Amino acid sequence: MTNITVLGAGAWGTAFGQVLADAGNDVTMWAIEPDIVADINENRRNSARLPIVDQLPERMHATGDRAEAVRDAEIVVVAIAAQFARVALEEFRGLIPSDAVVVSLMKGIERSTDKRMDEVVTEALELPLERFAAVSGPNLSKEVAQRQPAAAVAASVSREVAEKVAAAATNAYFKMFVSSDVVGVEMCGSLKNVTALAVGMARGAGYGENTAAMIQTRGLRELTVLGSALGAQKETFFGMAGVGDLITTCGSPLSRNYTFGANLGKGMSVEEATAASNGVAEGVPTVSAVVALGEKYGVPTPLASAMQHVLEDGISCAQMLSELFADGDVDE
Ligand SMILES: NC(=O)C1=CN([C@@H]2O[C@H](COP(=O)(O)OP(=O)(O)OC[C@H]3O[C@@H](n4cnc5c(N)ncnc54)[C@H](OP(=O)(O)O)[C@@H]3O)[C@@H](O)[C@H]2O)C=CC1
Ligand SMILES: O=C(CO)COP(=O)(O)O
Repeated sequence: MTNITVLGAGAWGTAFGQVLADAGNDVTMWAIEPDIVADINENRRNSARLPIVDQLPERMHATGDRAEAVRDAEIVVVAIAAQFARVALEEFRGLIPSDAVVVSLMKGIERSTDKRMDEVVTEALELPLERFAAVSGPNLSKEVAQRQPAAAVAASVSREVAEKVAAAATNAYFKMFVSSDVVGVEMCGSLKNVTALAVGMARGAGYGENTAAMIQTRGLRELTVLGSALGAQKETFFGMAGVGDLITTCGSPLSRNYTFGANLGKGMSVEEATAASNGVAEGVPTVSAVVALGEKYGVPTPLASAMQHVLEDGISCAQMLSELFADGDVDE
């Protein structure tokens, strides 16, 4: 049994908290909103963010007090919307025990700095990279919350830390693999959201399997080429965080990114799709960060560029697809 604190009681933070509690750990949820804290403690529910769960495990409780939340934590899990992670985590600097491991569940790139979440978390908390792990995989929160079998990967430069996180998060229905490729896992989690926006848009516009498969394949290529340029290992792209999450996110209306794209494809504006979104669609702010990273590393990012034109200039799905067609002839 491990004392684990989850920062952020959103849909995934709460579903992952349940995974951890089901694995036999004592789980403290930290939430900024008093109503969510009270709902978890008094009703064993998070009706605002994860209404599908009727009764959260007894081993989960919540607090809004930062120091109390992390005081006894052996593992601290961060599940905050990526664009707000830095500002939220800076408040925890100096509060987290010096031997605790910090895990990021977040899938996004910080827009103002073009930094991955491993960089944001370690900078904001002044944490050595050896105490950090990135967790990612095909994990739609509603399915995990229903205890459907699923898997993810924990990546850390320290094998001991990756194994500690994997052991703490593995239970009868959830399996956590390990990896040493933090950059690869981070890039997969962030870029698959951009692809899901585009696939969702094509679906919303009425296109079928061929179009979806084409976008998904080009998206996989883009994340592989850009990730490799940043130092990721190629094998990671074919694992849980890569192909696994791409299949899930690009194939399900349970994905906020897919749904956001689908709403654009049906004719909604970005503002309307944002208002309709049930939780954060990380791909939206991540698009421009991916384009910027591509420019920085000299790697073309045609899919992210086309989606940037969708989000910023309002081009149609047909125009987005013709931009993809215009990008090169090589399929290797
Ligand atoms: N949902 C899913 O299926 C999965 C999500 N992820 C990733 O996990 C991360 C969180 O996703 P998810 O929980 O689903 O998102 P939600 O939109 O459900 O929740 C976002 C969380 O971020 C918190 N938050 C936002 N701004 C701040 C802030 N300034 N200070 C403190 N907390 C803040 C929210 O708090 P509040 O509730 O008070 O607004 C909430 O707890 C994302 O990066 C996502 O990509 C990864 C795998 C699966
Ligand atoms: O990351 C996810 C599935 O693995 C969740 O996707 P969304 O953030 O698009 O809902």
